[in-house]
Amino acid sequence: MASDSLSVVAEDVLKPHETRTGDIDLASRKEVQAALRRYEAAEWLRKMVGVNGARDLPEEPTEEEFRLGLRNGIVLCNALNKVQPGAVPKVVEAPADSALLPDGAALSAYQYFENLRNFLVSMEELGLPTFEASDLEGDGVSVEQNVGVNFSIQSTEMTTSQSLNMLLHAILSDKKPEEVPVIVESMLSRVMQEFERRIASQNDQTAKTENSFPSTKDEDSSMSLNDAETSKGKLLKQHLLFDRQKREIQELKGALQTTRAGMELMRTQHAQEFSNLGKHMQVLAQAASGYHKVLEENRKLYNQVQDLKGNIRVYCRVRPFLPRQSSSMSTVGHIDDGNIMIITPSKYGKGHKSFSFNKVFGPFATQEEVFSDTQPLIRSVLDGYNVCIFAYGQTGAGKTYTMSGPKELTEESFGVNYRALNDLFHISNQRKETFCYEIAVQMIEIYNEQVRDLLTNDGPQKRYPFVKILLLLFFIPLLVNTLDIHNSSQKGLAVPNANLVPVTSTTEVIELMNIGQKNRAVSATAMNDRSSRSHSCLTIHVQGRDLASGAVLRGCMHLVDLAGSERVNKSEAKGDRLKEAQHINKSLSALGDVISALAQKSSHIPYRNSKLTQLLQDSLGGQAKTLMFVHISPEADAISETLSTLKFAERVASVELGAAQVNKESGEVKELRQQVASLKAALAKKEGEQIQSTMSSPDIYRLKSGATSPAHPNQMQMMEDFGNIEVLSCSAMMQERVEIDLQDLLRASDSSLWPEDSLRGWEGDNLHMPDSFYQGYVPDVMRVYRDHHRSWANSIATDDSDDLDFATSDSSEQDMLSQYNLPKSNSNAVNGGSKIKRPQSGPVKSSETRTPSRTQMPSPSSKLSNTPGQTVNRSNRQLLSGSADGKRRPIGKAASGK
Ligand SMILES: Nc1ncnc2c1ncn2[C@@H]1O[C@H](COP(=O)(O)OP(=O)(O)OP(=O)(O)O)[C@@H](O)[C@H]1O
Repeated sequence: MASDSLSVVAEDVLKPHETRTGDIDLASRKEVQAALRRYEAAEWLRKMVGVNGARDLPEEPTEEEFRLGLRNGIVLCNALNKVQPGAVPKVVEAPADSALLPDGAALSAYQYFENLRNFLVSMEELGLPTFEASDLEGDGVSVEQNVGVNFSIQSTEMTTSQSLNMLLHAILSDKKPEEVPVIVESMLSRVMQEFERRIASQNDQTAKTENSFPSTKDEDSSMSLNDAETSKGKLLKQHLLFDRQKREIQELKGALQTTRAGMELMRTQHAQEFSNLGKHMQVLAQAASGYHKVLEENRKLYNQVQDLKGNIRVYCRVRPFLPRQSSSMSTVGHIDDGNIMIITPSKYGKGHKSFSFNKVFGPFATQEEVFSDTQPLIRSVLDGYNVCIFAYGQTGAGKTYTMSGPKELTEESFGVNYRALNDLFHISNQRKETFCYEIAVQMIEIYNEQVRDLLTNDGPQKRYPFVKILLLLFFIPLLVNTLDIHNSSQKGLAVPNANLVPVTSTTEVIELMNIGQKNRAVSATAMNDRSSRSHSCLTIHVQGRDLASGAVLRGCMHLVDLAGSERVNKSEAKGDRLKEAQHINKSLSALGDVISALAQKSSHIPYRNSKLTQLLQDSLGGQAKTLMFVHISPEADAISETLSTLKFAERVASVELGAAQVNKESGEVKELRQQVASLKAALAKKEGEQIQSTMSSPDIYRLKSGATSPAHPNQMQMMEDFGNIEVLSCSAMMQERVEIDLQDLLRASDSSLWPEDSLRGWEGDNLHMPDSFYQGYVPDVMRVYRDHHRSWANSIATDDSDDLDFATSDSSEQDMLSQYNLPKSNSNAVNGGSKIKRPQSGPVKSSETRTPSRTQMPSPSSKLSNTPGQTVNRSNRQLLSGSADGKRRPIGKAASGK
């Protein structure tokens, strides 16, 4: 940098010199130039060091002194000191008389180099752009040459600038020695000018810096260092920040890409899910449309499973020891799900006996646990099946506890009855979108072989003659209703003519059952403080209408709490208690006979031997799903009863029944039936008119050809069911005839003219009127009806049991009949047929199991219209009750509202 400046200066110095030499004589021109430069340099130096040609001041050097001072470097040092006072601390001054000294030349050279060196060092210290001594070497050399002093400065700091050196050499090479000082002077003069300019500009810079940072010099430098560091740090930080941000941007870009890809994936997945959802929706829509089908299927399957389990299921329950017996030893050795092992005394054979049932509940089983296994049956009722649950066992073994609960009822101790109804309401409510259910209950007891309505608190009816008149008044509807037997959904399960109360909630049912329990015959015996002296039966009628198809399902459930068998010597029964016990035992023995016959697949099943077996006929005969709770007491002194009870229960468990039948009537069939009925009713009316005017009683046979039509829709129903137009025709006409002869019948209502036998056979079956009744009091038309009716009734009964005439039944049955005043002659054709088949031609056979006991019971649908307040028809109850003296009364059908 310095060398460049110097070379420029040198060139500038030389330029005018060279131009002039181009025109004129080089020598003279050089001389002129040298003189000029000398003059200019002298001027400048003079200005710098204050040389005045006139020598105004004594200290100002003269021209000669100046020239000398320039030569020995004093001028340069002084010039620098002038710019920066004290910058060159040491200046080697020439002695005043040096010019006179013989070694003046040597001293001048020494001075020159010494001062020049000091000058350069100071320049460097000041931080000014410097040139090195060697830059002026030419001058030195020339001076040396000029003065004859061979002196060179060898210094590491003063290295030769090759270019400047060369330049100087080039400049000075053609110069005469005497010209060199002039050139040097000129050059130095330019150099000094350059110094001056630079120093000035540097001063300006410094001043500016000082102004902007008013601080000390040291502070400035440290600050500038700090600033530099700070800015460097800042720069570094910015760099790092930038790098980081760059990285972050990259990462963000990556994340964005990933998110985009994720979004894309999600969009695809969503699209997929939407399409899947759409498909699912379609499937659901299809499923919804087929909901009814599925429901139907489900019901079928469910009931098939139930059927597979067997229709009579037997559950055994062991009563715990009562508080007063807590120290006793239990006869129950071991219970394992469906097995129970009884520890037996030696007189009963080996040390223990085992029995198997569908389930065995130990003494600590809760009411809820016991009920849980019966729940499926409750559902079946709502599906249109008939169900019977009955409790059997020795007195005091816990039957009432299981069915109703203890005396002090709590929600936990509610028995099967309450829970079953509660479940019924619950399930019907669950199905309310698809089915509309109506539920009604009846509660009766069989006390001393009389049927009593427990919901009315009326005891056995007194026997008054007008009962018979009322009976006759009901005769016509009974006959008509008889024809509806086989259309009935209840098929013998319904309780005869008891008060049927519609219910809509469990609370209502609880109230009713409490009334029923209060009315039930209960007495204290030695075996039980509150021994039930009757068989009680709570019957629940359910009618469900399928809201979509209009089909009607009718189900019915008997919940029977039997009176307990007892050994009269143990129960110490006397008087009324004894009589009750005898009735109880007899009816239970009749039940045992029926079970035995069923278990042996006997052709004859003696249902008619007791009211109880008549009631349970269809529950035991295959029309219903039946569950028996068999109860045993754990006490040792009850071991004999326990063993006989368990044996009986095993027999019951072995009874195989056919599949239960669903009671369903489709809406379409119902509609068609009504249409046919109304058409035929119109026809019958027309024909009836003709017949009335022309017919005499023997002519009735002409009607067998089917020329007439029934007058009542129920007759039409029967016709639909059995296709027997002859019977229908007869019945229509018979009805009219009966009306005509009603006066005669009323005349015959005197009790003396009303033989007991004429009423026999009415219990449980209105179809089978005794011959004496027909012969004595009913006109010919009635006999005709009877004959036809029997023929029809026989033709529809095809059970195996039907094949055997009641007259051939065994002796025990005979005994039973005589005991219950049941004339053998009348018993033919009297019994509920458990299976209904289409009419068949062929020989007439009578059977106990022929007539469905539907005749004893109005259809639930007709009864459901009753309001709870007007639930009892006294006349009807008279019909259902037997007499206190054990003589039989007709059990007709209560007014059904038809
Ligand atoms: N599982 C049981 N847990 C607690 N106590 C019970 C249980 N079973 C029955 N009992 C009690 O035993 C006694 C007799 O029960 P319960 O009256 O139900 O017998 P029962 O078989 O109906 O008798 P009966 O045939 O004489 O009417 C009652 O005090 C009853 O509370």
